[in-house]
Amino acid sequence: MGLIFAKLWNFFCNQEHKVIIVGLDNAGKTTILYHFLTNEAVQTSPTIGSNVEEIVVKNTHFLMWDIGGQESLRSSWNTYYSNTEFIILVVDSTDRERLSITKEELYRMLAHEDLRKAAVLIFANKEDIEGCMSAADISKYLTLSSIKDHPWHIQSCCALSGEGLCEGLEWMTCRTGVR
Ligand SMILES: Nc1nc2c(ncn2[C@@H]2O[C@H](COP(=O)(O)OP(=O)(O)OP(=O)(O)O)[C@@H](O)[C@H]2O)c(=O)[nH]1
Ligand SMILES: [Mg+2]
Repeated sequence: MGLIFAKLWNFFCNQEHKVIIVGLDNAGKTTILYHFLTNEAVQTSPTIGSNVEEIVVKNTHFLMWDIGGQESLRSSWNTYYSNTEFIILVVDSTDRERLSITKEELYRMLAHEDLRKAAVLIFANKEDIEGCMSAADISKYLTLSSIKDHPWHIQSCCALSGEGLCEGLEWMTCRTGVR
């Protein structure tokens, strides 16, 4: 009985949900991770390897892996995939030229066996920059509505001001309850 209670307690209260934060270099992944942690915009430099931090939202514990997005690092993203519950895909909304590469990376991830059960949050970042693509434009280009085998949500944000970040986390927190 005690063991069952302990397992239920662990499941509902203390379970850590693994998250990977991916996207092309310069998208704003590290800025987002540290905004979650400190509620401020921090100075970043390109990530070589990864950063990992625990983010707690209303008793929900997320272990977030922010993975470097430079081209030479993308082939090793898959070493982070096992036990991932959430993928946060960060898109630089001003980077029209490389949206096709983001699309390729997204569908490569979704086809990976280890990410079969993962839900996907797409952050359309840098929405503060004039002339950027809207979340709707990005959603259309990435053909998100065709994704039927993974829950997904797109959220526009600005990692510098923090606008939109809480809404994204809120979606993730709600999803932990339906898994
Ligand atoms: N204007 C604006 N700049 C941003 C925003 N988010 C991030 N940046 C800037 O974009 C640059 C890259 O941000 P990073 O967070 O280091 O990008 P990254 O995705 O971690 O890049 P890699 O580690 O190389 O994969 C930095 O100069 C950030 O200050 C945003 O919402 N608006
Ligand atoms: Mg980084």
